[in-house]
Amino acid sequence: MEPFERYRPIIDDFEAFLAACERPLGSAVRVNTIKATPEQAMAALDVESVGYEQADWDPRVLRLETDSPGSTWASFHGFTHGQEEVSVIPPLVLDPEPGERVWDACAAPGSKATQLAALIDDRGTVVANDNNLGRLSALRFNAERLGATSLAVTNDDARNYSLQPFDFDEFDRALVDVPCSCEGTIRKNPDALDEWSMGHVRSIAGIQTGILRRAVQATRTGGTVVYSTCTFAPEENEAVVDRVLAREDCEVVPFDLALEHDSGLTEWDEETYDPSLAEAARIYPHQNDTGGFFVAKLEVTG
Ligand SMILES: C[S@@+](CC[C@H](N)C(=O)[O-])C[C@H]1O[C@@H](n2cnc3c(N)ncnc32)[C@H](O)[C@@H]1O
Repeated sequence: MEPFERYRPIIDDFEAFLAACERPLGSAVRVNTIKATPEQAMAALDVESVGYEQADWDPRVLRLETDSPGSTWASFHGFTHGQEEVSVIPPLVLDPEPGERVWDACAAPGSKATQLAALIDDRGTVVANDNNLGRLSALRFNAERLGATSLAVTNDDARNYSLQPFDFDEFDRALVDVPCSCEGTIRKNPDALDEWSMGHVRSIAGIQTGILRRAVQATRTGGTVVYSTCTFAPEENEAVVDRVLAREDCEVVPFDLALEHDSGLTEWDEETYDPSLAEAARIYPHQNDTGGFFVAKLEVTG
């Protein structure tokens, strides 16, 4: 937990934060509305005698009383998808509509890409890209199991992504769920911090900036881009968005979030960020008994 000490000044109840980080995370699933309603998914779990509790902030999120949410009949048949509760948030903030073209820049293994397909009622196009071919196999498997037919899969570095193969040259929306130092996954993966170093945080921030810049460029004027990480490091969160605001035509916009959260930071380590970064959300494990996440919503202005 040593890397977390530097967050003491920015987290209100820091001891509760540390204690939550040490507790294992319970299982959660997202109901795949392409194949089932929440009621149908719950009925399937009832048949198998798998206990669950519906999240109070979204009826499509179920907290499960099993350590293997992927081994249920409901999961095999694509009624549910094992997905961490906070990981459901970025696609909801992106809020795509049926018929739209949506880019998922870093999509594997496809939890959010298949959620995006469900949010557009599987009508439109979700281009699910990842630079890791092996992880794309898992995405393809998930897309098939969940019946997401609106997905197109590409295998490129998102930083210099080309839309040339498509018959359109801009997306309506883009999700930028970047690789990160994964600090917020410590409850699911106690080894998450083993490889942590400030050098890694700084180098991955460069990759994140490149991917977010490309997403803004590839999205139409008036379109929406959501940037998310599962880490607390401001260098990978507010600092990345701040750098992109200075270089690309976009602005941070507010969004509603029913879960308890903190505002984004506007200063850190002697740096100041654009005041609009306060509209971003930092979700800490002790606030809702979940993992950690950072989410910012951008509107493309030119
Ligand atoms: C946080 S994970 C994405 C999780 C995914 N959005 C989901 O919900 O299932 C980050 C992904 O970014 C991919 N990645 C890393 N560098 C990339 C790059 N330069 N371009 C595209 N994808 C990249 C990794 O292979 C990894 O699958």
